[in-house]
Amino acid sequence: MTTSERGSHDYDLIVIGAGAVGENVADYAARRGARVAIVESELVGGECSYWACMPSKALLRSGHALRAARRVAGAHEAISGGIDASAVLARRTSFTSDWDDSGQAEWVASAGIDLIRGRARLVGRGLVQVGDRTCSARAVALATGSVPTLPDIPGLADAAPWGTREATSADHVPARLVVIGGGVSGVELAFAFSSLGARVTLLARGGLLRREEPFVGDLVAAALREEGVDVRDGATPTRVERGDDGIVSIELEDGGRLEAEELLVATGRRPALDDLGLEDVGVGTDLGVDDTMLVAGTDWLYVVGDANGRALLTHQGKYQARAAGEAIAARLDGSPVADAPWGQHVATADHGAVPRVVFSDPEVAAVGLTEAQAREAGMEVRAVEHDIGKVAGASLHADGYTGRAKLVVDEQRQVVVGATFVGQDVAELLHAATIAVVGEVPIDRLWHAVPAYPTISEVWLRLLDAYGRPS
Ligand SMILES: Cc1cc2nc3c(=O)[nH]c(=O)nc-3n(C[C@H](O)[C@H](O)[C@H](O)COP(=O)(O)OP(=O)(O)OC[C@H]3O[C@@H](n4cnc5c(N)ncnc54)[C@H](O)[C@@H]3O)c2cc1C
Ligand SMILES: NC(=O)c1ccc[n+]([C@@H]2O[C@H](COP(=O)([O-])OP(=O)(O)OC[C@H]3O[C@@H](n4cnc5c(N)ncnc54)[C@H](O)[C@@H]3O)[C@@H](O)[C@H]2O)c1
Repeated sequence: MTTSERGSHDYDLIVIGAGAVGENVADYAARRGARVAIVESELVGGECSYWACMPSKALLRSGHALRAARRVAGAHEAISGGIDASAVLARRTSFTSDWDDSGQAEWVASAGIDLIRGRARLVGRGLVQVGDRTCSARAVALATGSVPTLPDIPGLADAAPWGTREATSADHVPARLVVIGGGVSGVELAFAFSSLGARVTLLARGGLLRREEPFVGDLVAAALREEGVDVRDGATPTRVERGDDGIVSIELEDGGRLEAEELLVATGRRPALDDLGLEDVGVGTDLGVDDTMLVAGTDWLYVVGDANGRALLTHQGKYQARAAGEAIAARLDGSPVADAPWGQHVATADHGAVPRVVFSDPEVAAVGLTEAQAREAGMEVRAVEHDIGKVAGASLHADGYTGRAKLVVDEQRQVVVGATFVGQDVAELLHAATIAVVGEVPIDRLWHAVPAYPTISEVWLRLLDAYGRPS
């Protein structure tokens, strides 16, 4: 970058939103020599650190550990008490640094990035307004995240329902909790609050975790029910009201009625693109990005992470951020941009190699395409399944281990395009599958990837057996 190019702008890059994704865009561009500012209206670290991944996993972990010990004879007998909910809430709070972002703000400064506090808005090409200050930059990246959607159910908004923020930052465990939404957040938080002692009812309009393989929802629903959660498939709330006594009542389409101290709405999220001035810069909110996260029709505006709606996951957003941060820096200093598939500056994996984990018990770990998605994409596939409980490593891991694994194989290329594991502690199995999918490792080579004995990973051998060895 020449001094004259830099000179007419306050910054090379302004990132709007300092969640995990915005921090990474800023960091990767700054490391390549760009002068970067990042704007944040709430807490540096964003949703994941304070109201999503970290606190929700902290709320879940103690219950998982307790159940894991109960499943092993010898350890089971040593457990004499139940869960200590206040200790779990305190541990959760420590993971959010008590909702104090000074540590993350210090990191921003140490990375040589200017932090601007306030709500940002685009007021022209490369012009960002925060309060009464307007800064200019050669490129702008929006990493503004996503916001929850609220279904249009009469009375719902007035009943002050919990969203995922209120649930993950709760300072007490309600005696009864009704959850609307059978997606990832609904399932995880139903597990968490049930483990903490709440009587939980989960209303799943279209079943649980419907975007995954069909056996996933069945196994998770069975486990939730065993945990004491009342899982209602196909239940649709028609009216909600919170009485003067604070109790929320929920009327259901089938004429039923539920009461609870709290109602959690977890019915999905949409990109946070409102009030950013996108219309004023001629883009609008219905925008598309290429694989470097550059907005179509522009050469200066990028949208990264939840805000672009490609994959609402921290790890995938950070992956996009690494690609985009380096692509922005390369374009600014006139270096070549490696934008061919799987190049340094593109997020190719977004299209068919996204790893996902649901931290329920059993865990759900999946990568790539489900069998149905692969067929919809026009692939000729063959899928194989195996009962994880029959693997020696699993039976040692927990008495009565139940779980299921599935591989989806592209018959033409003889490579794995999707893998799903359901079972206790399967999350750590996922990266092997991700490598197989991203690396397009041929099935005949996978036979040479030997899982250690006796580990749960030996399920790979059984899956390969079920598929048959290509001759
Ligand atoms: C309950 C829950 C649990 C989850 N658990 C996991 C998990 O275990 N693993 C996982 O991978 N993903 C998980 N996710 C998803 C994950 O939280 C998101 O994918 C991730 O936070 C997206 O990061 P981001 O940086 O794109 O957005 P965010 O983290 O939302 O950050 C956006 C930031 O932009 C700021 N901002 C917005 N507009 C402006 C503006 N105009 N001016 C200035 N600042 C602005 C916001 O204040 C915010 O800090 C979970 C989500 C939820 C709801
Ligand atoms: N472990 C993780 O990685 C993790 C955990 C939580 C959330 N997340 C991310 O956050 C995103 C948002 O999570 P989420 O669970 O809110 O969304 P989701 O899209 O995963 O699930 C929303 C659920 O709500 C249901 N629903 C929608 N409208 C409804 C209505 N009117 N009435 C009843 N049910 C309705 C849907 O059928 C779906 O089952 C997810 O896409 C996921 O990527 C990730």
